[in-house]
Amino acid sequence: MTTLPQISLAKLAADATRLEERERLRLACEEYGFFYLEHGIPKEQIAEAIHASRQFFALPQATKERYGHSAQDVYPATARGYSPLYGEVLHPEAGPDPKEMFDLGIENEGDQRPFAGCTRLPDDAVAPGFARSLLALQATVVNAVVPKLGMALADLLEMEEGWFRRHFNPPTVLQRVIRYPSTGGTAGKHTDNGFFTLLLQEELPTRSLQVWLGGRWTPAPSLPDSLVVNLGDMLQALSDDRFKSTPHQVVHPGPAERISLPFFIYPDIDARLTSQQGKQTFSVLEMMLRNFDSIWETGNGAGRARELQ
Ligand SMILES: O=C(O)CCC(=O)C(=O)O
Ligand SMILES: [Fe+2]
Repeated sequence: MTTLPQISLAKLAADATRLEERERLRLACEEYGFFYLEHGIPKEQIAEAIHASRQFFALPQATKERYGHSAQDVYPATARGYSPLYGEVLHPEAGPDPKEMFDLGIENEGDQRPFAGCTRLPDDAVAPGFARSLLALQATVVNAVVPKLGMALADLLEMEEGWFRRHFNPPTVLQRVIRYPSTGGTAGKHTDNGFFTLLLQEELPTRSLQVWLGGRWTPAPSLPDSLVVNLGDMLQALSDDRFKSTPHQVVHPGPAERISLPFFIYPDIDARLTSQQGKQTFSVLEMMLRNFDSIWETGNGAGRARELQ
């Protein structure tokens, strides 16, 4: 069982249920910063992406490292490609986490801006179905989930008409595949830095993802047909701190490995945004670069990790 709120994307989008579901969403954002979202994504599409990811991670280490950060053309290179175990620091005291990862983005060759452009991805001969299934899932998430949820949030914040379309055209997407090994894996306590994160996780009996609520850890296990949404620091800032970007961590005990598929959703990389009451203004690019520097260069962790014990 979980105590996190459950929101329906279909209800958020339908005329008859929109207002009521939006009020439930407001409460979830103000009191939890974490909730389940019934999504309507076909089960097979998720299962295929998880299966292909598992096969990729089972490849020899040397093969995976051909797609590492140093092989990537995107700026910053740490935003794309393969990262081995103990590559990332989410909390400075916890240090590098035992988990391995692969990062993709919106694969648009013509887009040369930071956090954009093409990832060097393994082809089908190396990792059958890996690129195809992950990019198909990304298309579904970006087209069928992000706009409905994003527009509902913009309405709740009483942003001006067209605010979401203007600043998420396109969104900046960091799509990640994570493998927590069967011997145990972690993601240190942190907040996410973006607008919101959509997390698909394998259905396992373990309660590996944990949310820091009311001074204790609340588990956020996988629920059928639902993804976990958590709000990021940018959305907290845009709401003048009414909506919560809530700390969380992963403590995966094994004995099976665990695959999770987070999508970190940010506004357009060129956006400069002002909060609802005009108290906070920030550049999306500057905030993302600061976060990447903290994770990958200085080892100070992700989001507001340094403020967390
Ligand atoms: O793997 C998970 O369940 C969550 C990972 C996470 O919080 C993150 O990568 O920001
Ligand atoms: Fe996170």
